[in-house]
Amino acid sequence: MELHELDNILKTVGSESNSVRPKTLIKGISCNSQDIQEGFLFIAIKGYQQDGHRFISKAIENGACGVIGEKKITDLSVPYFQVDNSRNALSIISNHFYNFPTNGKIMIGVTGTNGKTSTSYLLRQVLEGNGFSCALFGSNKNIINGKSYPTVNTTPNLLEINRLLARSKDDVVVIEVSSHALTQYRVEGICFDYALFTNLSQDHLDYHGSMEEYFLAKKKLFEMLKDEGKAIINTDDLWGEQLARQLEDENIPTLAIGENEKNDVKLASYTTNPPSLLLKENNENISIRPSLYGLHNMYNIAMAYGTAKQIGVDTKGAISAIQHFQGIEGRFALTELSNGATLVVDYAHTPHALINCLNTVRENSEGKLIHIFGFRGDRDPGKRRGMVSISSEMSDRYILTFDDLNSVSPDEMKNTLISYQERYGNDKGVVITDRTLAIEEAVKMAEMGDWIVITGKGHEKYQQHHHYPVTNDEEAAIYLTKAKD
Ligand SMILES: CC(=O)N[C@H]1[C@@H](OP(=O)(O)OP(=O)(O)OC[C@H]2O[C@@H](n3ccc(=O)[nH]c3=O)[C@H](O)[C@@H]2O)O[C@H](CO)[C@@H](O)[C@@H]1O[C@H](C)C(=O)N[C@@H](C)C(=O)N[C@H](CCC(=O)O)C(=O)O
Ligand SMILES: Nc1ncnc2c1ncn2[C@@H]1O[C@H](COP(=O)(O)OP(=O)(O)OP(=O)(O)O)[C@@H](O)[C@H]1O
Repeated sequence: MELHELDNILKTVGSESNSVRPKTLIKGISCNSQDIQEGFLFIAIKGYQQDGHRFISKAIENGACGVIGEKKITDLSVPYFQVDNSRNALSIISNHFYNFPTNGKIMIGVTGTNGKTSTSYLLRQVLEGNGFSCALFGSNKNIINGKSYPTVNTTPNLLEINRLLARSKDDVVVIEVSSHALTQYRVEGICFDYALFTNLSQDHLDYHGSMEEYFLAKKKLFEMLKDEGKAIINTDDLWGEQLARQLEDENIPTLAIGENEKNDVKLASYTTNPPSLLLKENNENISIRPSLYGLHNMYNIAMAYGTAKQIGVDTKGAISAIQHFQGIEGRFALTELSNGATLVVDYAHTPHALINCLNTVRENSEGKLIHIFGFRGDRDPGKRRGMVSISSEMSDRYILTFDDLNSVSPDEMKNTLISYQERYGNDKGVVITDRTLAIEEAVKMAEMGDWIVITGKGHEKYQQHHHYPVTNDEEAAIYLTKAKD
């Protein structure tokens, strides 16, 4: 792509430019001045922490052959294009630069507060097990051509997605689409074949302001469906039901998933321990014996099943792949500890996810439930009260501890934990700020048949330095149980 072509490309997003542009080949694109090399295009973004326009001179120093930004700038030594929205421009340009790598692939977006990762991995397993190769972009990692790449965000920006997809030979691409991504144009320009809605509950209100705004952000995904595209919606969720009604008014085809008879894929019954699920589709009974626990996972299975069937997987092939699915790192991951207790490490970090996680434990156990959790620094404080109330009600003992602190100081988070415990907790709970010491305490309390449930971080590595030399929750629990033996 050459610099002068940007005039045409950027017309769609509203642009002005200040100089004549030579036929310069663009060798790469970045919105980070530190990644700019000779012949790259720099896109300046006014971010949440920093203003990319401040780094324009650094980008030019590093070799930028042109710059895109939102501010009026007249005195640059390289061509400058002023656009209404740099994030949108980044997406549009990256599609052209990488020659529209989503073309010819079946594009699937999965959104919702909880269950994006679980549903996406289930769906990938069903597709891969039935002859489709499947790329995946999500919070754990990105996968193309069966190879994994690390990620920072749940949804990378389109430059990153396209960079990987340009090399992908996969038939299908599943993207976990966060509400942040939808408001930040990170998937702008993708035309989706299927858009999935798992559920909506309280999270990220520090960012979106209200549940209505959060819902409207999620709804954007369904505005990005192709004309012949289809929405796949959990209608048992109140927001999902509302979305399905709105899409019906807008004549957008929908596959409805839920317990009610009127759904296209009906969750007819579910039993625990061992888990079994009966789905009904077109009056056909579909009996599945998954290795996953919990009603929430039955919804994830139904969503993945319904989507795979739309793509052309047959019922038998879908059931078999679901039954072989062994779960995902850090999502209700079970370990039998040497003291006879069961450890659950789960990524639940919303009140809704906590209810599901603790309920699933209750359905499967009569022993004591000892719960360890904390609050992530800098993340939606509005959900903390609900999390403490749920744990104090549903567990036998709970320990409030540090999660990732991010920019919050240890003293500030300690005071926060103490104050939430005093205001919304009860005498089942204590505060032990060091996460490994909290796990040690839980191990001391636990007896044969009890369950230690550690939520919030899942498989993620600790950011904080803790008392014991371990890197994540599972390692900590195993290490401390052995130490006690
Ligand atoms: C608050 C937020 O959403 N931030 C996201 C946003 O960052 P930003 O553009 O505002 O970045 P910034 O740090 O202010 O910098 C502004 C610009 O200056 C540039 N810069 C900066 C320094 C420099 O030396 N040179 C330079 O050019 C930066 O490259 C950037 O382009 O855009 C970036 C690129 O897409 C994201 O990586 C980044 O996610 C951060 C890491 C983050 O933590 N985001 C969370 C809130 C988030 O998005 N979470 C959702 C999942 C939520 C969920 O469902 O659980 C997600 O999709 O990950
Ligand atoms: N369908 C669901 N409904 C409610 N809770 C769920 C559902 N699926 C999973 N959960 C809970 O939410 C946690 C996170 O699950 P998952 O990673 O699949 O969601 P996610 O939407 O990808 O979250 P994130 O974007 O934060 O990674 C799980 O560990 C589980 O406790």
